[in-house]
Amino acid sequence: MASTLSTSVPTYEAISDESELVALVSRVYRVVWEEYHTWALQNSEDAVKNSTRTSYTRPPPLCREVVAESPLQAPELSDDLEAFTITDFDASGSVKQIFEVYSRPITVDKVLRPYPPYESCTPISRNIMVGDDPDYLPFIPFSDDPSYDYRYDICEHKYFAWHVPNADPDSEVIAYETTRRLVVDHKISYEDIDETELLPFSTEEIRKFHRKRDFPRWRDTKDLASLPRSSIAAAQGPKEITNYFLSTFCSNLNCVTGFCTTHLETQLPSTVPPRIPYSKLGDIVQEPCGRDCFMQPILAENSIGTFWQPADTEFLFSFLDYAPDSSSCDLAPICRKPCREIHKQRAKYRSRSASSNAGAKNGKVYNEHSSEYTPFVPSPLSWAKNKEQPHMSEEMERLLLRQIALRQTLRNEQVFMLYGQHRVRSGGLLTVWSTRTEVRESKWGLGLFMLESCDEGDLIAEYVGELICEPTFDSRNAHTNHRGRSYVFKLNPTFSVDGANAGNATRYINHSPNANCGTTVCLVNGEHRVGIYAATRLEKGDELFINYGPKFFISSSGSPKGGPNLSAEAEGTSLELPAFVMPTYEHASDATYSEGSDVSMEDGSELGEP
Ligand SMILES: C[S@@+](CC[C@H](N)C(=O)[O-])C[C@H]1O[C@@H](n2cnc3c(N)ncnc32)[C@H](O)[C@@H]1O
Repeated sequence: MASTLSTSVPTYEAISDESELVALVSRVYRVVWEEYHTWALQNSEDAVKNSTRTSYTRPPPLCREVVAESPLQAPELSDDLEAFTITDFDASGSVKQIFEVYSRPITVDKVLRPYPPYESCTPISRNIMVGDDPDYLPFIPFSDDPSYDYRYDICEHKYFAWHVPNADPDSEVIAYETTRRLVVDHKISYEDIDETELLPFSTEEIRKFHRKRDFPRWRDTKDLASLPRSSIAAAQGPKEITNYFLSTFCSNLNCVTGFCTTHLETQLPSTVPPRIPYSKLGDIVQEPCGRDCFMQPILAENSIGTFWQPADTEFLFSFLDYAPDSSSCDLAPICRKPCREIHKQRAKYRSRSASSNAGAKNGKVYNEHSSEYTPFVPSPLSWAKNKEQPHMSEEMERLLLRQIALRQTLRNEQVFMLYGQHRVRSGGLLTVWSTRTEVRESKWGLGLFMLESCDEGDLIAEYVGELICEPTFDSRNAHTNHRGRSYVFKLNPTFSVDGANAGNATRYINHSPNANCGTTVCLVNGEHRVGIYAATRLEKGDELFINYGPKFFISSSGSPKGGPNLSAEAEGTSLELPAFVMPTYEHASDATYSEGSDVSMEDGSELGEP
């Protein structure tokens, strides 16, 4: 049995006898189980008791004076008056008074049409990875609409959601408290608890529960130590520790959130070779970070060094594997070492990389004399602003603008990045800036309208939804056809973005062959995202239109059924392919730039004439 040591977790006691360990875990589990259920029973009884009214006092009857003051009292009787009888009861329920109120009938000139039933969707700000819908049917779709034949859905699924045994939320509370007691009070390691296989979850899952949900306050937690955050053993190196955290936090730069549900296959960032030679590291420092900066001359008074443990060196080196071009000034506070020493140590890293090829991508190691190094330009902001710069290569311009964008993103400002003719407006790495719009009725059901003006090429918003695979796209077809509205954007032969169940306001953009917006699929940090751009200047109040592509509406054999206000004549008529695509867009790879750029895009020029 493992006896794991860590600075962040208690010292675990090794229980050599396995049956002793099993007995301990089951004993603690049983005690917690009983304590919790005793509390739960009492808590439920109290809740029922508190919600029962012990005595009932009848509220006072309607105030008679108000009625007496009514201007309609004792009117001049005429034919157009209607009379209502009001009976006033006293507290015991006997009739106190009966009187009449008169009212003139109200004539409504315009009949208000009830708004047709309309399904909303879960608002999301980024795509959700669904892949395929589950094998179970969560509910009967359109159950209040007898014209929908839900047998189709029953055939498409293997069983109903209510056939799946529900996870008991109480068991999470009990498992958490059992683990807490075993680790904190009995000093048992997570690995040992897992080995017994007595708890319904692994300790890794159990540790996540508390971050995912609130537990009922079933005991006084004031003086109780909570579960140690991590079981990473000190014996493991900094690389393992880094990888552990990187696997918990999504490493996709569009995301960087814990327990991400979009990028299901978390990829550890790959190590990269340095681009900046050691001798040129001074280029990236605009001013020395302090007295101990490697840029400062060595003074006798600060020549005493710190002691470097092997773990310190290892930590620095593993950091350099991922970010080899970081400045020594930036690394100093991270490694908690003087900048000058960091700089000296990275010379060792350089020679280690050169000899072992460690950290090199495609077996390439930086060669100080190769042409791969593009000198870094200090203060890129002022440099880029200087339009006179005669020799700014395209690559250089791209790098500079990216640098500016990243800096400004940190300052939370709006940023324009120029990529050839394309202009991408971004309010940050994580959220995409969008123009202000509103959803309201249009000729084709609801539509999206501008609340402010914008220029041609401006990003209006990102089209978001559930990322679904082809079979799910097919199985959702019956719903799409019945609803008469499709919210699917076909990304490539494998994936589509479906905004029917989850999405944002862009799902309301209608079709027109003379579209005033274009769509562009961007490959952003390895993820396809759909940007909607103005194809012409748009004014406040303009409705936005996309050209759904030639396959969306075909021939003239009836109109798409259902949907509000679809009695209006459709541009095309029957719905053959319920997904809209860029007219000439064939494959995702067509829509992306070459490798290396983290934001790439397709030329939006195939859009319909504005
Ligand atoms: C992405 S939704 C657009 C929002 C939709 N109008 C609504 O109310 O939710 C696409 C659906 O809108 C309708 N639609 C959009 N443009 C149309 C057009 N030009 N002619 C007929 N129907 C259109 C079709 O039902 C289509 O499947």
